[in-house]
Amino acid sequence: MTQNLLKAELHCHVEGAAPPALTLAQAEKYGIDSRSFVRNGAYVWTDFTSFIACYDFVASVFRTQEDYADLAEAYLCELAGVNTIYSELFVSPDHGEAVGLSAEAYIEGLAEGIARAKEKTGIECRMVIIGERHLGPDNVLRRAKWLANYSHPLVTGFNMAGEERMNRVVDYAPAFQIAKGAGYGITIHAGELCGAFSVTDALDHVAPSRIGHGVRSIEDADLVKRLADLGTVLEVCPASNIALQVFPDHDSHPLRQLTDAGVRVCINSDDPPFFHTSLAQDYEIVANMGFDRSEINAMTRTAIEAAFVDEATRSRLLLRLDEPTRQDASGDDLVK
Ligand SMILES: Nc1ncnc2[nH]cnc12
Ligand SMILES: [Zn+2]
Repeated sequence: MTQNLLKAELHCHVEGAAPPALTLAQAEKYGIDSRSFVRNGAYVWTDFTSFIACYDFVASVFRTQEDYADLAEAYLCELAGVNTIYSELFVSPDHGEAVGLSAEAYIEGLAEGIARAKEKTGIECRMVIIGERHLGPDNVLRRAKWLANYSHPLVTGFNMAGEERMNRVVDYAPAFQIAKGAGYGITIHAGELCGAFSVTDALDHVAPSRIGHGVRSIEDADLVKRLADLGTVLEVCPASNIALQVFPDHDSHPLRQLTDAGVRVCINSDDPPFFHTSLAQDYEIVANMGFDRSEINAMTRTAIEAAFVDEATRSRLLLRLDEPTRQDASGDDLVK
């Protein structure tokens, strides 16, 4: 039902988009033993802690600018192949630095891949810098200070991911203040591993325009109303939420309750091969939850409205969403 819809994604971690086959090829190239983390063509993890360990391993087999260029190009071309017109990639220079790649080289490599994908498919992409929460407040602050002194036209936002159960949001507030003061769009992972209080913390201490996941806001009716009143956009990642057991199954996922309460949401894949999903699959999951095409198109529109892009680019992307419906040879709608 959603195959032909235009799509947009605001929440995908670039290393988390590496397919196991690519990780294996990279590991072999560098003589790295991958057997603890890739088995039978799938990533090996059982809970959030082992997921992060596996993620870090995957990141460690991308070692050069060219490796990162190829990774970004491959993922964006895949997205464009399912009618995605806009992507925001979460990128963590800490992972580059862990293998000896400077933050600047890491970004330049990704930017090269983004440029190649745009040239081939027209897909628009921006990068959001991640501070890793489990590396501690000092490290996230260091990353924000680096960002405030850095400038790249494709780097437009700041975010914090990682182990949400470590520390409280207020401990990281100075980092967000710096990134916000430097003009970056702000989003933050909250309400995924921790309950509604973590989203309240985020609103109180960071006041982001978007929240990564945020789905456990459903535990607090006042908070849900606050999100709706503020217009804060939740970057919802349905397959990720089920895989990480935030909710036991799709039926218990609160997406419908959130939208019924007026909360703005968009659809995302987070770390697709880790969760045996893809952006196309997450769109299908949302359709299977009972959302119709116009509701799903509204979520795509919300993504573009909340994207960290300049206004000219946003207007152009919104115009594409508004183009009259085109049809393919079988008479099926091609874009809406
Ligand atoms: N789903 C997720 N939550 C927190 N940190 C992450 N890093 C990569 N994926 C993540
Ligand atoms: Zn995420």
